[in-house]
Amino acid sequence: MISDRLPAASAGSITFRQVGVEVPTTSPGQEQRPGSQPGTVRILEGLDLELTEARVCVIGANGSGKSTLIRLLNGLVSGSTGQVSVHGLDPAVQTAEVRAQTGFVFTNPLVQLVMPTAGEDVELSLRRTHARRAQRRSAAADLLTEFGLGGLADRSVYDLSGGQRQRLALATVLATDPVLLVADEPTTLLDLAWTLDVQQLLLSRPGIGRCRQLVYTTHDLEFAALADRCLVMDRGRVVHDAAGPDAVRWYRELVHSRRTGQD
Ligand SMILES: Nc1ncnc2c1ncn2[C@@H]1O[C@H](COP(=O)(O)OP(=O)(O)OP(=O)(O)O)[C@@H](O)[C@H]1O
Repeated sequence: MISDRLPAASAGSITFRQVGVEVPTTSPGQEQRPGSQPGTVRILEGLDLELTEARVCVIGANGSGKSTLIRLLNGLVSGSTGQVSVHGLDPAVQTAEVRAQTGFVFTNPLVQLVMPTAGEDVELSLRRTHARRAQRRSAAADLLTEFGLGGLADRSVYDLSGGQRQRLALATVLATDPVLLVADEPTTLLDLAWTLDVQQLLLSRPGIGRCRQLVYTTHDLEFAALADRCLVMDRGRVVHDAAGPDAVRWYRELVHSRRTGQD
């Protein structure tokens, strides 16, 4: 198993050392932040963190850098400066190893649903843990039922509702039994009942199977408040770092003070 090869000292630890991300400027009017090289825009800077908590949340305004930060965790984005370590591995260099143990749930489920039908998508994810096709089919049916998708195994992913697709995307990622689960706004398309169910399911995940850590972004501040640790992002920086309830309170005050012109 991949987790057996992880260095014990760094198990369950994510570190960012002076990480910054710069991307080429795409339009003449794009905001040039102080310190950016000409022709580039800095979208993350000065990340210096050690994340050992089981449930870590990232909150902040649209465009503050949340998705970019979590994309560093599976090599979808690489730092222009500094170093990222995910459970002892460098995602920019050991990308395949990191992805083999990291489940990434995208905000847009269609980005990750690749098979023609819902059932086939879950079965594809079950290949690592279930060698035989019949086993995969049976496990996929169970998983679909758990996510309220029983009876939809033969349905095209394009003929599912937004919420059904989001639940399917989550089921396919959990089927891989990841060591690290990273989720980018995993409940945005869900109704209230499913939002609560999925929150509970995600938050209980560390400790189940191989999963050691959950890192998620959200605009749902009740969900954020449930995290062991919550980072508040603003303009590419972590501006507050605390337990969930404290971070949420701080963020509400920041937004309120900006709206009333006190900041
Ligand atoms: N490849 C890229 N090229 C240029 N700009 C980018 C690129 N990727 C992200 N950005 C910019 O970086 C900033 C941070 O984007 P990011 O998606 O991380 O924000 P976010 O906090 O997740 O926002 P949201 O809450 O809207 O999802 C935004 O201004 C975005 O336009």
